[in-house]
Amino acid sequence: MSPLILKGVRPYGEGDPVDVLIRDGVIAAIGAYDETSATLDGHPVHPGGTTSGDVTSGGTGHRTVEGGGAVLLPGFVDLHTHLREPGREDTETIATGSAAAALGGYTAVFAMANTDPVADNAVVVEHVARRGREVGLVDVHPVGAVTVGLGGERLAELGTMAKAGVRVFSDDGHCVHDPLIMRRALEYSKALDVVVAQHAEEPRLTVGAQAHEGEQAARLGLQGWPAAAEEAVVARDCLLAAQVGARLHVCHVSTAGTADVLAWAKARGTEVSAEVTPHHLLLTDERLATYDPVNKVNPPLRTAADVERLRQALADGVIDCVATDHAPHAVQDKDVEWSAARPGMLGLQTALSIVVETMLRPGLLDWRGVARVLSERPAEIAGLPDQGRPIAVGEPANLTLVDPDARWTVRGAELASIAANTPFEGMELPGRVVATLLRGRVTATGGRVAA
Ligand SMILES: NC(=O)N[C@@H](CC(=O)O)C(=O)O
Ligand SMILES: [Zn+2]
Ligand SMILES: [Zn+2]
Repeated sequence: MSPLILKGVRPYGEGDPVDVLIRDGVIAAIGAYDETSATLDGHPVHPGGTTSGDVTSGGTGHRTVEGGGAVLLPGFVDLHTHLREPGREDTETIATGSAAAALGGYTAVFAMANTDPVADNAVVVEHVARRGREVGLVDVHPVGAVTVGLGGERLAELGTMAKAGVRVFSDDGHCVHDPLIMRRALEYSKALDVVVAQHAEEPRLTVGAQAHEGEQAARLGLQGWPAAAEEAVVARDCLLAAQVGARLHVCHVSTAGTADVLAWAKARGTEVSAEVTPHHLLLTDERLATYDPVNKVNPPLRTAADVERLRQALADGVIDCVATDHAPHAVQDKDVEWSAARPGMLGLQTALSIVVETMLRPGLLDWRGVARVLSERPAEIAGLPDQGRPIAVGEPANLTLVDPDARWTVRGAELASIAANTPFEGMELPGRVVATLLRGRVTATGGRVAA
Protein backbone atom coordinates (compact mmCIF):
# COMPACT_ATOMS: atom_id res chain seq x y z
CA MET A 1 0.00 0.00 0.00
CA SER A 2 1.39 3.41 -0.94
CA PRO A 3 2.07 5.90 1.87
CA LEU A 4 -0.72 8.23 2.94
CA ILE A 5 -0.50 11.84 4.04
CA LEU A 6 -3.18 13.42 6.23
CA LYS A 7 -2.73 17.08 5.31
CA GLY A 8 -3.61 19.91 7.63
CA VAL A 9 -4.97 18.03 10.64
CA ARG A 10 -5.00 18.98 14.32
CA PRO A 11 -4.21 16.07 16.68
CA TYR A 12 -6.63 16.30 19.64
CA GLY A 13 -7.79 19.64 18.19
CA GLU A 14 -4.67 21.29 19.59
CA GLY A 15 -2.17 23.69 17.97
CA ASP A 16 -1.68 24.58 14.33
CA PRO A 17 -2.51 22.06 11.59
CA VAL A 18 0.22 19.51 10.80
CA ASP A 19 0.73 16.84 8.18
CA VAL A 20 0.85 13.19 9.20
CA LEU A 21 2.69 10.57 7.14
CA ILE A 22 1.39 7.02 7.39
CA ARG A 23 3.42 4.14 6.04
CA ASP A 24 2.83 0.39 6.43
CA GLY A 25 -0.08 1.03 8.78
CA VAL A 26 2.01 3.06 11.20
CA ILE A 27 2.41 6.79 11.87
CA ALA A 28 5.83 7.42 10.25
CA ALA A 29 6.20 11.18 10.69
CA ILE A 30 4.34 14.25 11.95
CA GLY A 31 5.35 17.70 10.68
CA ALA A 32 5.06 19.77 7.52
CA TYR A 33 5.06 18.15 4.09
CA ASP A 34 7.51 19.94 1.81
CA GLU A 35 6.44 19.72 -1.86
CA THR A 36 9.82 20.78 -3.28
CA SER A 37 11.94 18.18 -1.52
CA ALA A 38 9.01 15.71 -1.22
CA THR A 39 9.82 15.11 2.43
CA LEU A 40 7.83 15.17 5.65
CA ASP A 41 9.91 15.87 8.73
CA GLY A 42 12.96 14.57 6.84
CA HIS A 43 11.15 11.45 5.57
CA PRO A 44 11.16 11.12 1.76
CA VAL A 45 7.70 10.74 0.21
CA HIS A 46 7.08 9.94 -3.44
CA PRO A 47 5.06 12.78 -4.93
CA GLY A 48 1.44 12.05 -5.72
CA GLY A 49 -1.78 13.77 -6.72
CA THR A 50 -4.40 15.21 -4.40
CA THR A 51 -8.16 14.95 -4.42
CA SER A 52 -9.87 17.31 -2.06
CA GLY A 53 -11.85 15.74 0.76
CA ASP A 54 -11.21 12.28 -0.62
CA VAL A 55 -8.35 9.91 -1.20
CA THR A 56 -6.25 9.68 -4.32
CA SER A 57 -5.29 6.23 -5.56
CA GLY A 58 -2.07 7.89 -6.78
CA GLY A 59 -0.36 5.11 -8.82
CA THR A 60 3.23 4.93 -7.59
CA GLY A 61 2.80 8.15 -5.58
CA HIS A 62 1.40 8.67 -2.13
CA ARG A 63 -2.26 9.13 -1.30
CA THR A 64 -3.53 12.28 0.35
CA VAL A 65 -6.47 13.12 2.59
CA GLU A 66 -7.09 16.87 2.79
CA GLY A 67 -7.81 17.56 6.44
CA GLY A 68 -8.72 21.24 6.19
CA GLY A 69 -7.88 21.74 9.87
CA ALA A 70 -10.03 18.83 11.06
CA VAL A 71 -9.49 17.24 14.49
CA LEU A 72 -7.44 14.03 14.49
CA LEU A 73 -8.32 11.49 17.18
CA PRO A 74 -7.42 7.88 17.92
CA GLY A 75 -9.98 5.55 16.28
CA PHE A 76 -13.06 4.97 18.40
CA VAL A 77 -13.62 1.70 20.27
CA ASP A 78 -17.18 0.55 21.04
CA LEU A 79 -17.44 -1.92 23.91
CA HIS A 80 -21.14 -2.52 23.25
CA THR A 81 -22.57 -3.18 19.78
CA HIS A 82 -25.32 -5.52 18.61
CA LEU A 83 -24.53 -6.73 15.09
CA ARG A 84 -27.40 -9.28 14.96
CA GLU A 85 -25.43 -11.84 12.96
CA PRO A 86 -26.04 -14.74 13.24
CA GLY A 87 -29.82 -14.86 13.46
CA ARG A 88 -31.32 -11.48 12.58
CA GLU A 89 -29.57 -10.57 9.37
CA ASP A 90 -32.78 -8.81 8.32
CA THR A 91 -31.91 -6.03 10.82
CA GLU A 92 -28.09 -5.88 10.70
CA THR A 93 -25.21 -7.99 9.47
CA ILE A 94 -21.55 -7.93 10.36
CA ALA A 95 -21.01 -6.21 6.99
CA THR A 96 -23.63 -3.46 7.43
CA GLY A 97 -22.79 -2.97 11.11
CA SER A 98 -19.09 -2.72 10.23
CA ALA A 99 -19.94 -0.08 7.62
CA ALA A 100 -21.92 1.89 10.21
CA ALA A 101 -19.00 1.59 12.61
CA ALA A 102 -16.42 2.82 10.08
CA LEU A 103 -18.67 5.74 9.11
CA GLY A 104 -19.09 6.56 12.80
CA GLY A 105 -15.31 6.76 13.31
CA TYR A 106 -14.87 3.34 14.95
CA THR A 107 -11.84 1.13 14.40
CA ALA A 108 -12.90 -1.60 16.85
CA VAL A 109 -16.27 -2.83 18.07
CA PHE A 110 -17.35 -5.53 20.51
CA ALA A 111 -20.25 -7.56 19.15
CA MET A 112 -22.66 -8.63 21.89
CA ALA A 113 -23.44 -12.29 22.41
CA ASN A 114 -27.27 -12.14 22.27
CA THR A 115 -27.41 -13.49 18.74
CA ASP A 116 -29.26 -16.59 17.51
CA PRO A 117 -27.52 -18.94 18.10
CA VAL A 118 -26.08 -17.28 21.20
CA ALA A 119 -22.31 -16.66 21.18
CA ASP A 120 -21.80 -18.97 24.15
CA ASN A 121 -19.23 -21.26 22.50
CA ALA A 122 -16.03 -21.09 20.47
CA VAL A 123 -17.73 -21.95 17.16
CA VAL A 124 -20.01 -18.92 17.17
CA VAL A 125 -17.40 -16.46 18.43
CA GLU A 126 -14.90 -17.69 15.85
CA HIS A 127 -17.50 -17.25 13.12
CA VAL A 128 -18.19 -13.66 14.17
CA ALA A 129 -14.47 -12.84 14.34
CA ARG A 130 -13.79 -14.45 10.94
CA ARG A 131 -16.69 -12.64 9.29
CA GLY A 132 -15.43 -9.37 10.78
CA ARG A 133 -11.98 -9.95 9.31
CA GLU A 134 -13.46 -10.78 5.88
CA VAL A 135 -15.43 -7.51 5.87
CA GLY A 136 -12.32 -5.71 7.08
CA LEU A 137 -13.85 -2.31 7.86
CA VAL A 138 -13.40 -2.44 11.63
CA ASP A 139 -11.89 -4.90 14.11
CA VAL A 140 -14.88 -6.99 15.23
CA HIS A 141 -14.31 -8.56 18.65
CA PRO A 142 -16.93 -11.11 19.64
CA VAL A 143 -18.26 -10.89 23.19
CA GLY A 144 -18.83 -14.31 24.74
CA ALA A 145 -21.91 -15.13 26.80
CA VAL A 146 -21.40 -15.61 30.53
CA THR A 147 -24.03 -18.33 30.82
CA VAL A 148 -25.26 -21.04 28.45
CA GLY A 149 -27.90 -19.61 26.14
CA LEU A 150 -27.98 -16.41 28.26
CA GLY A 151 -30.07 -18.52 30.60
CA GLY A 152 -28.37 -17.30 33.76
CA GLU A 153 -28.13 -20.80 35.21
CA ARG A 154 -24.97 -22.50 33.99
CA LEU A 155 -21.63 -20.86 33.19
CA ALA A 156 -20.67 -21.03 29.51
CA GLU A 157 -17.24 -22.36 28.53
CA LEU A 158 -15.42 -19.15 29.31
CA GLY A 159 -11.98 -20.77 29.08
CA THR A 160 -12.54 -22.19 25.60
CA MET A 161 -13.88 -18.87 24.35
CA ALA A 162 -11.01 -16.97 25.98
CA LYS A 163 -8.61 -19.30 24.15
CA ALA A 164 -10.45 -18.37 20.94
CA GLY A 165 -9.59 -14.73 21.68
CA VAL A 166 -12.63 -13.47 23.61
CA ARG A 167 -11.69 -10.65 26.00
CA VAL A 168 -15.14 -9.50 27.15
CA PHE A 169 -17.98 -11.67 28.44
CA SER A 170 -21.57 -10.54 28.86
CA ASP A 171 -25.12 -11.85 28.97
CA ASP A 172 -26.25 -8.41 27.78
CA GLY A 173 -29.96 -8.22 27.19
CA HIS A 174 -30.16 -10.23 30.41
CA CYS A 175 -28.69 -9.71 33.84
CA VAL A 176 -26.48 -12.35 35.44
CA HIS A 177 -28.80 -12.06 38.41
CA ASP A 178 -27.82 -15.12 40.46
CA PRO A 179 -25.12 -13.84 42.81
CA LEU A 180 -23.37 -17.20 42.99
CA ILE A 181 -23.15 -17.50 39.19
CA MET A 182 -21.90 -13.91 39.03
CA ARG A 183 -19.30 -14.61 41.66
CA ARG A 184 -18.06 -17.68 39.77
CA ALA A 185 -17.96 -15.72 36.51
CA LEU A 186 -15.84 -13.05 38.20
CA GLU A 187 -13.51 -15.70 39.60
CA TYR A 188 -13.02 -17.25 36.17
CA SER A 189 -12.60 -13.84 34.56
CA LYS A 190 -9.80 -13.04 36.97
CA ALA A 191 -8.00 -16.29 36.22
CA LEU A 192 -8.45 -15.81 32.46
CA ASP A 193 -7.57 -12.09 32.54
CA VAL A 194 -10.80 -11.11 30.79
CA VAL A 195 -13.61 -8.81 31.89
CA VAL A 196 -17.27 -9.48 32.68
CA ALA A 197 -19.64 -6.75 31.47
CA GLN A 198 -22.89 -6.75 33.42
CA HIS A 199 -26.33 -5.67 32.19
CA ALA A 200 -27.46 -4.59 35.65
CA GLU A 201 -31.17 -5.24 36.04
CA GLU A 202 -32.67 -7.08 38.98
CA PRO A 203 -35.30 -9.11 37.09
CA ARG A 204 -37.73 -9.40 39.99
CA LEU A 205 -38.00 -5.62 40.11
CA THR A 206 -38.55 -5.16 36.39
CA VAL A 207 -41.19 -7.76 35.54
CA GLY A 208 -43.30 -6.14 32.82
CA ALA A 209 -41.40 -2.86 33.12
CA GLN A 210 -41.91 -0.43 30.25
CA ALA A 211 -40.49 2.94 31.29
CA HIS A 212 -38.45 4.65 34.01
CA GLU A 213 -40.46 4.42 37.25
CA GLY A 214 -41.44 7.98 38.03
CA GLU A 215 -43.93 10.75 37.32
CA GLN A 216 -43.84 10.36 33.56
CA ALA A 217 -44.51 6.59 33.61
CA ALA A 218 -47.35 7.18 36.08
CA ARG A 219 -48.86 9.84 33.84
CA LEU A 220 -48.61 7.65 30.74
CA GLY A 221 -49.83 4.52 32.48
CA LEU A 222 -46.64 2.57 31.77
CA GLN A 223 -45.30 0.01 34.22
CA GLY A 224 -42.21 1.33 35.99
CA TRP A 225 -38.55 0.20 35.78
CA PRO A 226 -37.17 1.44 39.11
CA ALA A 227 -33.69 2.97 39.32
CA ALA A 228 -32.96 0.68 42.26
CA ALA A 229 -33.20 -2.39 39.99
CA GLU A 230 -30.01 -1.17 38.31
CA GLU A 231 -28.31 0.37 41.33
CA ALA A 232 -28.77 -2.68 43.59
CA VAL A 233 -27.12 -5.02 41.08
CA VAL A 234 -24.23 -2.61 40.44
CA ALA A 235 -23.63 -2.31 44.19
CA ARG A 236 -23.80 -6.08 44.65
CA ASP A 237 -21.43 -6.72 41.76
CA CYS A 238 -18.93 -4.13 43.01
CA LEU A 239 -18.90 -5.95 46.34
CA LEU A 240 -18.46 -9.31 44.63
CA ALA A 241 -15.67 -8.01 42.38
CA ALA A 242 -13.86 -6.56 45.38
CA GLN A 243 -14.35 -9.80 47.30
CA VAL A 244 -12.77 -11.98 44.62
CA GLY A 245 -10.29 -9.35 43.37
CA ALA A 246 -11.69 -9.33 39.85
CA ARG A 247 -12.41 -6.53 37.39
CA LEU A 248 -16.02 -5.63 36.59
CA HIS A 249 -17.47 -3.59 33.75
CA VAL A 250 -20.95 -2.06 34.04
CA CYS A 251 -22.98 -1.72 30.83
CA HIS A 252 -25.17 1.29 29.95
CA VAL A 253 -25.27 3.16 33.29
CA SER A 254 -28.54 5.10 33.33
CA THR A 255 -29.17 6.57 36.78
CA ALA A 256 -27.63 9.15 39.12
CA GLY A 257 -27.71 6.55 41.88
CA THR A 258 -25.52 4.19 39.85
CA ALA A 259 -22.98 7.00 39.43
CA ASP A 260 -22.99 7.38 43.23
CA VAL A 261 -22.43 3.65 43.71
CA LEU A 262 -19.56 3.67 41.17
CA ALA A 263 -17.93 6.66 42.84
CA TRP A 264 -18.13 4.87 46.18
CA ALA A 265 -16.75 1.60 44.79
CA LYS A 266 -13.88 3.31 42.98
CA ALA A 267 -13.01 5.31 46.10
CA ARG A 268 -12.61 2.07 48.02
CA GLY A 269 -10.34 0.64 45.32
CA THR A 270 -12.70 -1.69 43.48
CA GLU A 271 -11.58 -2.40 39.91
CA VAL A 272 -14.81 -1.37 38.25
CA SER A 273 -15.29 0.41 34.95
CA ALA A 274 -18.50 1.69 33.41
CA GLU A 275 -19.99 2.95 30.18
CA VAL A 276 -22.80 5.35 29.35
CA THR A 277 -24.68 5.42 26.04
CA PRO A 278 -25.07 8.53 23.89
CA HIS A 279 -28.87 8.33 24.25
CA HIS A 280 -28.70 8.35 28.03
CA LEU A 281 -26.49 11.46 27.79
CA LEU A 282 -29.07 13.37 25.78
CA LEU A 283 -32.62 12.02 26.00
CA THR A 284 -35.07 11.90 28.91
CA ASP A 285 -38.36 10.13 29.58
CA GLU A 286 -40.14 13.33 28.52
CA ARG A 287 -39.77 11.82 25.03
CA LEU A 288 -42.21 9.04 25.92
CA ALA A 289 -45.22 11.36 25.75
CA THR A 290 -45.84 10.40 22.11
CA TYR A 291 -45.71 6.65 22.86
CA ASP A 292 -43.35 6.33 19.89
CA PRO A 293 -41.47 3.06 20.54
CA VAL A 294 -38.34 4.48 18.88
CA ASN A 295 -37.77 5.86 22.42
CA LYS A 296 -38.09 2.46 24.06
CA VAL A 297 -34.75 1.17 25.27
CA ASN A 298 -33.30 -0.91 28.06
CA PRO A 299 -32.40 0.55 30.50
CA PRO A 300 -35.11 3.14 29.90
CA LEU A 301 -34.60 6.84 29.29
CA ARG A 302 -34.47 8.48 32.72
CA THR A 303 -34.97 12.01 34.07
CA ALA A 304 -33.17 15.28 33.34
CA ALA A 305 -31.48 15.02 36.75
CA ASP A 306 -30.09 11.60 35.80
CA VAL A 307 -28.83 12.93 32.45
CA GLU A 308 -27.12 15.81 34.25
CA ARG A 309 -25.41 13.45 36.71
CA LEU A 310 -24.33 11.01 33.96
CA ARG A 311 -22.64 13.84 32.03
CA GLN A 312 -20.83 14.97 35.17
CA ALA A 313 -19.80 11.41 36.02
CA LEU A 314 -18.39 10.92 32.51
CA ALA A 315 -16.48 14.20 32.78
CA ASP A 316 -15.11 13.22 36.21
CA GLY A 317 -14.10 9.70 35.17
CA VAL A 318 -16.60 8.03 37.52
CA ILE A 319 -18.03 6.68 34.27
CA ASP A 320 -15.10 5.65 32.10
CA CYS A 321 -16.35 5.69 28.57
CA VAL A 322 -19.14 5.98 26.03
CA ALA A 323 -20.49 2.79 24.42
CA THR A 324 -23.26 2.89 21.85
CA ASP A 325 -25.43 -0.13 22.72
CA HIS A 326 -26.22 0.04 18.98
CA ALA A 327 -29.37 -2.11 18.84
CA PRO A 328 -30.99 -2.45 15.39
CA HIS A 329 -34.58 -3.68 15.23
CA ALA A 330 -36.90 -4.54 12.35
CA VAL A 331 -39.96 -2.36 11.68
CA GLN A 332 -42.32 -5.20 12.64
CA ASP A 333 -40.59 -5.54 16.03
CA LYS A 334 -40.27 -1.82 16.72
CA ASP A 335 -43.04 0.13 15.03
CA VAL A 336 -45.81 -1.53 17.02
CA GLU A 337 -47.70 -0.70 20.22
CA TRP A 338 -45.40 0.41 23.04
CA SER A 339 -45.66 -2.69 25.22
CA ALA A 340 -44.98 -5.07 22.30
CA ALA A 341 -42.04 -3.12 20.86
CA ARG A 342 -38.48 -4.34 21.35
CA PRO A 343 -36.16 -2.05 23.29
CA GLY A 344 -33.08 -0.64 21.56
CA MET A 345 -31.71 2.19 19.43
CA LEU A 346 -29.16 2.63 16.65
CA GLY A 347 -26.02 4.39 17.80
CA LEU A 348 -22.83 3.83 15.79
CA GLN A 349 -23.15 6.69 13.32
CA THR A 350 -24.47 9.28 15.76
CA ALA A 351 -22.29 8.65 18.85
CA LEU A 352 -19.56 11.20 18.08
CA SER A 353 -22.09 13.94 17.34
CA ILE A 354 -24.01 13.27 20.56
CA VAL A 355 -20.78 13.39 22.57
CA VAL A 356 -19.91 16.70 20.90
CA GLU A 357 -23.40 18.03 21.67
CA THR A 358 -23.64 16.83 25.28
CA MET A 359 -20.02 16.93 26.50
CA LEU A 360 -17.75 19.03 24.28
CA ARG A 361 -19.98 22.01 23.59
CA PRO A 362 -21.00 22.51 27.24
CA GLY A 363 -17.29 22.38 28.16
CA LEU A 364 -17.49 19.14 30.14
CA LEU A 365 -14.79 17.53 27.94
CA ASP A 366 -12.19 18.89 25.54
CA TRP A 367 -11.02 16.86 22.50
CA ARG A 368 -8.47 15.06 24.69
CA GLY A 369 -11.37 14.04 26.86
CA VAL A 370 -13.37 12.91 23.84
CA ALA A 371 -10.40 10.74 22.81
CA ARG A 372 -10.35 9.32 26.33
CA VAL A 373 -14.04 8.34 26.51
CA LEU A 374 -14.47 7.14 22.90
CA SER A 375 -11.12 5.44 22.36
CA GLU A 376 -8.47 5.24 25.07
CA ARG A 377 -10.48 3.98 28.06
CA PRO A 378 -12.55 1.42 26.13
CA ALA A 379 -9.34 0.05 24.55
CA GLU A 380 -7.77 -0.23 28.00
CA ILE A 381 -10.84 -1.86 29.55
CA ALA A 382 -10.90 -4.55 26.86
CA GLY A 383 -7.11 -4.87 26.78
CA LEU A 384 -6.62 -4.00 23.12
CA PRO A 385 -2.91 -3.26 22.64
CA ASP A 386 -3.18 -1.50 19.26
CA GLN A 387 -6.25 0.73 19.80
CA GLY A 388 -6.66 3.95 21.75
CA ARG A 389 -2.97 4.67 21.31
CA PRO A 390 -1.33 8.12 21.36
CA ILE A 391 -1.09 10.01 18.07
CA ALA A 392 2.68 9.72 17.81
CA VAL A 393 5.40 8.41 15.49
CA GLY A 394 5.65 4.62 15.60
CA GLU A 395 2.06 4.11 16.74
CA PRO A 396 -0.51 2.13 14.71
CA ALA A 397 -2.55 4.34 12.37
CA ASN A 398 -5.99 3.61 13.83
CA LEU A 399 -7.35 7.12 13.49
CA THR A 400 -10.48 9.19 13.11
CA LEU A 401 -10.66 12.59 11.47
CA VAL A 402 -13.51 14.82 12.66
CA ASP A 403 -14.85 18.07 11.22
CA PRO A 404 -15.86 19.88 14.42
CA ASP A 405 -17.79 22.63 12.61
CA ALA A 406 -19.91 20.47 10.32
CA ARG A 407 -23.60 20.07 11.11
CA TRP A 408 -25.77 17.34 9.68
CA THR A 409 -29.32 16.10 9.95
CA VAL A 410 -29.91 12.50 11.00
CA ARG A 411 -31.98 10.39 8.61
CA GLY A 412 -32.41 6.79 9.70
CA ALA A 413 -33.00 5.66 6.14
CA GLU A 414 -29.63 7.08 5.09
CA LEU A 415 -27.61 5.28 7.78
CA ALA A 416 -25.61 2.19 6.79
CA SER A 417 -27.55 -0.10 9.14
CA ILE A 418 -30.36 -2.19 7.68
CA ALA A 419 -32.68 -1.13 10.50
CA ALA A 420 -33.49 2.58 10.84
CA ASN A 421 -34.51 2.91 14.51
CA THR A 422 -32.62 6.05 15.43
CA PRO A 423 -34.16 8.20 18.17
CA PHE A 424 -32.30 11.18 16.67
CA GLU A 425 -34.32 11.21 13.43
CA GLY A 426 -34.51 14.72 11.98
CA MET A 427 -32.19 16.23 14.60
CA GLU A 428 -29.44 18.53 13.39
CA LEU A 429 -26.24 17.52 15.17
CA PRO A 430 -22.74 19.01 15.38
CA GLY A 431 -19.49 17.25 14.37
CA ARG A 432 -18.96 14.85 11.52
CA VAL A 433 -16.53 12.02 10.86
CA VAL A 434 -14.50 12.97 7.77
CA ALA A 435 -12.37 9.84 7.54
CA THR A 436 -11.58 6.67 9.47
CA LEU A 437 -8.29 4.78 9.15
CA LEU A 438 -7.75 1.17 10.19
CA ARG A 439 -4.02 0.34 10.29
CA GLY A 440 -3.42 3.05 7.69
CA ARG A 441 -6.18 1.91 5.38
CA VAL A 442 -9.01 4.39 4.77
CA THR A 443 -12.20 2.53 5.75
CA ALA A 444 -14.56 5.50 5.41
CA THR A 445 -14.27 8.94 3.90
CA GLY A 446 -16.65 11.61 2.69
CA GLY A 447 -19.59 9.69 4.16
CA ARG A 448 -18.85 6.53 2.18
CA VAL A 449 -17.13 3.28 3.13
CA ALA A 450 -14.11 2.02 1.25
CA ALA A 451 -14.93 -0.28 -1.67
N1 LIG B 1 -30.48 -2.01 24.88
C1 LIG B 1 -31.60 -2.54 24.44
O1 LIG B 1 -32.66 -1.94 24.65
N2 LIG B 1 -31.63 -3.69 23.75
C2 LIG B 1 -30.52 -4.56 23.51
C3 LIG B 1 -30.20 -5.40 24.68
C4 LIG B 1 -29.51 -4.70 25.80
O2 LIG B 1 -28.55 -3.92 25.58
O3 LIG B 1 -29.84 -4.89 26.97
C5 LIG B 1 -30.86 -5.41 22.31
O4 LIG B 1 -30.17 -6.42 22.06
O5 LIG B 1 -31.76 -5.04 21.54
ZN1 LIG C 1 -28.13 -4.38 28.12
ZN1 LIG D 1 -26.90 -4.03 24.61
